[in-house]
Order: sequence, then C-alpha cells, then structure tokens
Amino acid sequence: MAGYHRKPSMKSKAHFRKQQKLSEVQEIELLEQWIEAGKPERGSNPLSFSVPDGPIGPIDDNTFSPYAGCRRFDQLPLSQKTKQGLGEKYTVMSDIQRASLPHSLCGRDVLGAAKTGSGKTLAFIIPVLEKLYRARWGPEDGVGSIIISPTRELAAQIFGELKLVGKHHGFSAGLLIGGRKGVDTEKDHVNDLNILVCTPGRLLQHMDETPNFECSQLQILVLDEADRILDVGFSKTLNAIISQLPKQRQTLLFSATQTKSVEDLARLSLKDPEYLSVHAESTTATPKRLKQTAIIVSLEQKLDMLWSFLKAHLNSKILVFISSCKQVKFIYEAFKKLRPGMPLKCLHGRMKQEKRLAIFLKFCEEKRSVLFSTDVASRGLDFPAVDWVVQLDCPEDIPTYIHRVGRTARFTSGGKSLIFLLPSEKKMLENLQAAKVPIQDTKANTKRLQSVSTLLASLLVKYPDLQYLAQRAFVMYLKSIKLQSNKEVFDLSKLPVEDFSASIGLPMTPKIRFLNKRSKVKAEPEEEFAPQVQEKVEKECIENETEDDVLLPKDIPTEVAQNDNDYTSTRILKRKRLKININKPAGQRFVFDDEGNALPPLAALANAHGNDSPQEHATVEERYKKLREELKHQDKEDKLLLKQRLREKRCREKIKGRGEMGNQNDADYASDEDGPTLAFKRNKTYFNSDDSSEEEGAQKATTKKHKGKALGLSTDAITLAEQEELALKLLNSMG
Ligand SMILES: Nc1ncnc2c1ncn2[C@@H]1O[C@H](COP(=O)(O)OP(=O)(O)OP(=O)(O)O)[C@@H](O)[C@H]1O
Repeated sequence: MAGYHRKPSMKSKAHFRKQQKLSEVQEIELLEQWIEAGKPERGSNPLSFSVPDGPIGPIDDNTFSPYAGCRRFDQLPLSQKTKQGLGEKYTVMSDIQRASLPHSLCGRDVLGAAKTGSGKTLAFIIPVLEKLYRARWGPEDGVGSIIISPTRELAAQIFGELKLVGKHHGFSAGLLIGGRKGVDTEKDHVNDLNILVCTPGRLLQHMDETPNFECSQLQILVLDEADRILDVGFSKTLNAIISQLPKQRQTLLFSATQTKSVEDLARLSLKDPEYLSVHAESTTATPKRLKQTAIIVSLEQKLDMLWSFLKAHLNSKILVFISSCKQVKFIYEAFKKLRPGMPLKCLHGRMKQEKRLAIFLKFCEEKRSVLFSTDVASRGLDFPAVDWVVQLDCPEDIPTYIHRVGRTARFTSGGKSLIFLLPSEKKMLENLQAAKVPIQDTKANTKRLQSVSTLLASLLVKYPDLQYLAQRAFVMYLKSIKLQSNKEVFDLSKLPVEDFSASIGLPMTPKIRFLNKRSKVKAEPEEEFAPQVQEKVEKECIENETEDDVLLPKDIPTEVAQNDNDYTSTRILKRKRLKININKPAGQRFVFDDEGNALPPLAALANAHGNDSPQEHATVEERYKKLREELKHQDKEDKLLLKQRLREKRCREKIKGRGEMGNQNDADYASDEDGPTLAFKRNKTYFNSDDSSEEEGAQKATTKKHKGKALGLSTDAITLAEQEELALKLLNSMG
C-alpha cells in the first residue's frame, strides 16, 4: 500500500499493547503446557532418542509431542523471541545442546560436559532467556539470572552471545568484570539489571559494596567453566557469593572438563542434577578434527624452536601459551624486535582491561597473526579460525592442556596443536595418552633450527629494559616449575639452568634464592627439615622473590587475582607491587665509560649482585672468558665477510669503471644487515681491514673520524688489531 499511514491513536496503541500482552500470555501458557507434557524422563540422555514421529509441538488442545530427540532449535518449546534471535545463524543443535536443553528447559539442574568448541554457551543462554521470559520477568523484578565466568574475556564473549540471541527480548543485561573503570557507574545501574554476566570478584564486590544490591529473587544461576570456578583458587569468593543467593533456584554448570565432586555439588545446593557428559563415551577427550603433536626439546632450545616454527608458518594464525606474564612480555618484546615477518600480540592478566579486550578482538579479526598468552586465554574463548595452538611450556595438568588446545578445531572446523616438552617432562605425554588425548610425539629436526640465542644476547646488550625482562622471565619460569605439584613431570633439579639463562641471551645466570636453597638442602642433608617445615621454608623462599604474576598452580589463590581482579585480592597485589618497585634495580641500567660508551650491562649486572666470593668471581671469569672467545670468533667471521664484500665491491667498481662507488662503503654494508647484528657490524666498518688498499684505508679513516666524532670516540686511526686489543683489555678490566 502506497502513501498515507494513519498515526495510531492512543486508544489503538493501548489496544495493540493489550493484544501483544495477551498473545505473550497465551504463548507462555502454551509453552508451559508443552514443556510439562513433553519433558524427558529424569536421568535420560536425549541424545540417544530418535526424532519424535509425527507433528512436533502442540497437536491439539491437550496433546503435545515430546521434544527430547529433536535436532533443530525450532522444534523445541522456545519463545518466538528466542527463535528470532537464533535466526539463520543457529538452526541445527549441537550434541550438548540436544542433550541438555530438554532438561534445562523444564527447570532441572544440569551438569553439562562436552568437548571444547561444542556449543556450550548457547546451551545455557537459551534456558536463561526462556526461564525469565516464561516468568514474565520485568525491569522492576531486578536480578533474575547470574552467569559467572572465570575470566573477563570469556564473560565479555558470553555477553556478546547473549546480546545476539536475546536481542528481541526486553530484558536488561550487564557485563560486570573487574579491571574496568566505572565501578561506581555500575553501582548506580546494577539494581536495574535482569541478567548479570560477571566474573566472581566483581560480582562479590557489588554484593558487598553496592547499596541495596538484591538477588534474593534469583531464578537461574550459571557457572561456565564450572570446574575452574569451583576449584580452590576461587573457593572463598564463590562461597561468599553462594551464601548470598537464594537456595530455591535452577543451577546450570558447564565445562569441557567437568567436576563430579560431591562436595562441590553440595556447596551449590544442586537438586538431583542431570549429568550430561556427551563425549564421555568418545574415544578422544579432544575434538576429532584436531591434530596434536608433541615435540621433545631441551630447555635451551625451546626459543630457537619457537622462532623457527613461527618463521616456517608466517601465513598462519597461531596462539602460543606461555606459563607466566613475565615470559609472555619478554618473548613478545624480544621477538617483536627481531621482526619475524608477521604481526605479534600478547595477552596476560597484568594488562589493562581495555587493552586486553582490544587485543582479543583484534586477534579474532586477523587471518595471520601470533598471540603470546598466559592461560588467561586458555578457557572458553572462541577465537575464529586459529590454525595452530602452540604450548611453549608444559601445562600444569590434563584439563589445562585440553582447554588450551580447544582454542582451535572449534565446532566443525579443524586445527593443529604442538606442545614442547622437556626431556624431563616426558611423563606428561604418557599422562595425556592415558587421558584419551590422541597425541603423536616427534623428534625435533635440529637441522632446520634457526638460533635466536646470539640475536637475543645482542638485543639484551642494546636494550637494558629487555635484559631486565629476560631476568624476570627466567626467574618466573623456574618459579612456576618449582610451584607445580606434579613432581613426576616438573622437576626443577633436572633443568639445565645455566644453559637456559644463556639461551635467552642473559650474560649471567641470575641469582635465585629458591634455587640456592634447593642446592643447599641437597648439599647438607643433615639440615633437612621435616617435610611440612621443608615445604614451608621453600614456599617462603619463593614468596620472597618479590614477583607475583606467575600463573600459579590452581591451589595458589593469587591466580584469582590475575584472572579476575578480585577486589579482596587487589589489596594483596598492590602491596606486592610496591615491594617489586622498591627492589627494582635503580640507576644502574645505563653505565657509561669516560668516553661516553655504554658499557655492556653485564658489567653492571656482575657488580649489582655484589658477589665477591671466590666462587662467584670464578663464574664471572669463566663467563667473560667464554664471551671473549665468542667475540674473537665473531671478529674473525666478520673480517672474512668484510674482505669478501670488499672484493665484490672492487669487482663491481672495475666492471662499472666508476670510482664513486667507494663512497657508499658504509651504506652498502649497513643495508645488508638487519636486526641486532647491525649495530655490532656497523661499528666494525670503521675498523681498518688488514688487506684493504691504501685508498680504501684512507677513506675508512675519514669515515671513522666522522663517526668517531658523532659517538664521542677518539678519532685517531687505529688498526683492527689495536681495536681488538683495546676491547679485550676493557673486558679484562670488567672481569
Ligand atoms: N548450533 C550451532 N550451530 C552453529 N554454530 C554453533 C552452534 N552452537 C555453537 N556454535 C558456534 O560454535 C562455536 C563454539 O561454541 P562455544 O563457544 O559455545 O563452545 P564451547 O563448548 O563453550 O567451547 P569451550 O569449551 O572452549 O568454552 C561458536 O563460534 C558458536 O557460535
């Protein structure tokens, strides 16, 4: 019909609203009758049912078909609004949805376990929307549902899915996660929200601080990644939350690795829950389309291996799991400087929330990229099209492994994963295979390995901040191993600590009290304490290391603070941070000699520890001796390279018959190089080469004079041999 639309009168608007209300009421009545009449038997698994014969839904006024066994969402007793929200995107149900929805829609408590990426989020979002819709929940009714997730990113993702599927409903929903500004604004609105998607810490903060915060009418509680939320790290927070919730409610628990602990279930006051573990019978605990490989590699070759892997997969989207924030930061910063040829990102619990979310979203969008992350990204996150999940460090247990690799091969897509295991961690491979994880081990092909240790050493000399990061990364890695409870897999005493330190470019192995403690206990058995006391002493040693962002094993509560800026833990964190700042080496990172040259930071480092003991002195001597040899060796190689280049240049000059090429000497040289070796080799261009012609020698002396001025060096022309001698003297004097 063209043209004129009559503006509806107030009377007809009211009539329309009444009509709509009536139809809503009728729809709800019908849904309730259908749900009641067609519900599945308690304890049954609808996955084993066949599709009901005949018409689906209301058949006549009093007859309804069963809905367990249906394959499509539109065959379930769902409101029109939810069906519209599911739209074209979601039509056919996944296994966990088929198994759990018939039970959860009729109000039962559900414990759902299904492999990663199998669609658990919808399996709890739909019952939340339906329960509130059928209860005709309105703005004035307050909080009707709480969905708890262990991490902020996961909560944000769930919230996004809720907004999509629930967009035709009129409920108000809020995302309450720590680490964001605006908790006060949140406090003003939280009482008007019907559905809360939150992390445990932020929820408890509102429960404790927001005036009149009310959830006594709560209808449905959801714990996503339930086993994680129920474990010791979150226990205090969760207990405090549960104590403030009404016992009369529906509870849904979902995870890829589910708990069945009676204690846990008692804490949540579950009523006769339905256990729906859809892949329990499956021959594998991980998605079928996931190809998993383990590679045994020595600790000192791990970074070389990672670097070589990245260089060989420049067109892939790769997620790399690393055990602590400091390691993530170091590897990200160092690799960024080495420029592998693809975009790099990092994600860890110490980043500002806005940045974390921005990185998460950016990585979702990209087709080729590398994200270095702690386990903050290991659970639930639905990054689209990840090609590879690489685990640089061994996960603490099987569930962590399963969740990490589950970031690829999601829903119906395929994916690949690679885990680096140390020779001492081989037991993990057996454990994985025993836990129905189909993983193949393979030998490292060291022939194609590209070494980064030397490049890292040069970077660390050039960037003192990076050296500091490397030291912290080193300490935190060892600390994470030390704190692991599975000593069969994680054995600190088997690690080649010195070689590891050198492999990440550190000139000296940082002194670590808990390592010394270990050797002391070993060396002097008569001083051994009783096991409990021993453990306490070791823990104290570790805690005194003034670092708090290692991804601790689950029973160490500080991880709660990392994952969910828990407001009770924040205070503890702040205190610790202060401690770090006090102990941070100040004013010693840049050390210059009389001529304005930056001394290698290792000189400062050696002094910083103030170790005058003969043993320490010998170690320092030994290290410098090695360095001197390496330098000599490198000098030789450089000289040869220089000679060759000069020969080539002369050839080119002859061919072209032009003399002006000689002026481009330095530029030619520099442009061939990239990365950290550049500075080192460029310096050498103004060392006289032994076999260069007089003319070239004169040209170089001029270049050297020029550069020497810029750098504040002595401008007298000296030979390479003299320069070498000087360098050696300098090193000797440091030792
Ligand atoms: N019925 C469906 N039809 C099509 N796509 C679906 C369906 N259900 C879920 N998906 C999609 O599958 C992907 C994985 O779903 P989801 O994140 O819910 O998995 P999950 O089981 O919660 O994984 P994890 O255990 O890792 O948390 C998502 O991209 C989601 O949009």
